[in-house]
Parts: sequence; structure tokens; C-alpha cells
Amino acid sequence: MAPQPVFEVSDLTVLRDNSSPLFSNLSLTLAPGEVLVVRGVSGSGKTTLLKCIAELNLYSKGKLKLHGKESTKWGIPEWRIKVAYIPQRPSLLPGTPLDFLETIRSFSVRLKQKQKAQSDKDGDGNGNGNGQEEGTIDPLDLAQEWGIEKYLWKRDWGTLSGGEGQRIALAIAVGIGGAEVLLLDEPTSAIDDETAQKIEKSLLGMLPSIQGGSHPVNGVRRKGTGPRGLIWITHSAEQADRVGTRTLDLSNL
Ligand SMILES: Nc1ncnc2c1ncn2[C@@H]1O[C@H](COP(=O)(O)OP(=O)(O)OP(=O)(O)O)[C@@H](O)[C@H]1O
Repeated sequence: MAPQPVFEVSDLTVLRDNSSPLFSNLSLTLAPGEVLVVRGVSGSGKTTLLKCIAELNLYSKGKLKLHGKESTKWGIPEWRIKVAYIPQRPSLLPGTPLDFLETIRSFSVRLKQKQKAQSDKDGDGNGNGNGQEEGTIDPLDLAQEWGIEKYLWKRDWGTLSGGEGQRIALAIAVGIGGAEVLLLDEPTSAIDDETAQKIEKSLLGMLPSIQGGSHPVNGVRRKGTGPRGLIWITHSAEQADRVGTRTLDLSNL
């Protein structure tokens, strides 16, 4: 029997400025532990798809569900934490990564308090109700494993290199906890191959085991509340082979 999907997109339709469809009635699911690789020629709509899934872009039709509950029912701020989009160029953010981390942390703490209060009220006694372990990873430590020295967190985003910004944004999204689906927009496009493969191993090692199979990467420790699944845009066929459990090619739609 197929595992219950963590995440579902059904009949998503997005129009271009001239009203022609960028894609129509696109549906996909993500089971626990899966990595859906999104490929396609430049301009085929990969970034737009991820931004729609994160409720950052408008779409003309479609439904998004996490654990069977629609994005509109979660509420958009909570949805964006749980289904987290990591931009290709975080250098466009204002301020420093440390400021950004503090803002997200305070929001996340409030959200967890709200969830706990709801869970106490419902009497289910299991925190967020989705079976996730408690605990998080310190984003500064995680980024350090990927070659980011801690002093860089105090620099303005705009002064960081593309690869530094990408690693910090990723470490925040993973480390802060609460993100169940990570939407990775070419997360290692500005990073050398050796470091990129280290990041791949960290991310895959945080996923739950996939039913009926295993990830291509073995022996990586799982820490804290990792994501349940990944949607990963890449232009690299080698990376797609290394990380993907399935592929969606937007060029073929
Ligand atoms: N804010 C916007 N307003 C109008 N059109 C947009 C906007 N963002 C993207 N587009 C258009 O939508 C189409 C898909 O863009 P998108 O960035 O999703 O493609 P992509 O597959 O991610 O490309 P790449 O591989 O080059 O990153 C393109 O034709 C692009 O010009």
C-alpha cells in the first residue's frame, strides 16, 4: 500500500502575464522521506511552482495540503514555516542573517506556544500532533559544518557571496525546526561541488526513511526535527541522480 502523502498539490494552474498557462492542472504528492527533483528548461516555471506551493505567488486554481489539511486552513504565516521556500538569492534580504534568525525564532516560539495550547486543549498530548521529534539544530553550528564561519552571520546579506547566503538561508530553514517540506530553489548553484555534496548528505540524512527503500546516502546522522520531504530544483543531472527519489520535468508538461 502506498504511504500516506505528507504533502499534496492538486490541479495547480498558473497563468503567465498574457493569460496563457505556465502550467495547468499540475498535481503532485510527497511521501515521507521523498525528494522530488524539479527540472526543466530555463523559464519553464520551476521557481514559480515552488513560490506558489509556499503561498508566495498567486495561482489561478489549485489546492495545497499538508497532512491532509489545506493551506488556507493552516493560515498563511504558519504554512510558510511548515512549507518553507529557500530562495536562490537570499542576498536580496535586508539586514543581517542574525537579525533574520532572531525574527524567525521569535515567530516560531509564538507558533509553538499556540500549537501546544491547542494540543493541551484537544488533549492529544503529543505536541504538534504530527509525530515529529522535539528539538532543533543550531543554524550557526549547521552552517559551520558547511564552511560558514560564525562572524559572517553579523554581515549584511548583501555583502555575502552567493554561496555564503545560500548556505546560511538553508541552515536557518533547517535549523529553526518546524519546516516539514523544504522547497529548495537551486540551493547549491553557487557552491563548489565538494561542499554541495556535504550539504546534500546533511539534508538527506535528516529525512525519515522512505518506505520500501533507502536514500542513496547512508550513514549520516539524523538530528532534531528534520524536514519530512524535499522538493529540490536543480539544473545538474548528477545532483538529481544523487538526491532524487522522483523527478518532475516541467519541460514535458
Ligand atoms: N514576477 C513575475 N512577473 C511576471 N512574469 C514572471 C514573474 N516571475 C517569473 N515570471 C515569468 O514566468 C516564467 C517562469 O519563470 P520561473 O522563474 O518560474 O522559471 P524557471 O524555470 O525557474 O527559470 P530558471 O531555470 O531560469 O530559474 C518566465 O517566463 C518568467 O519570465
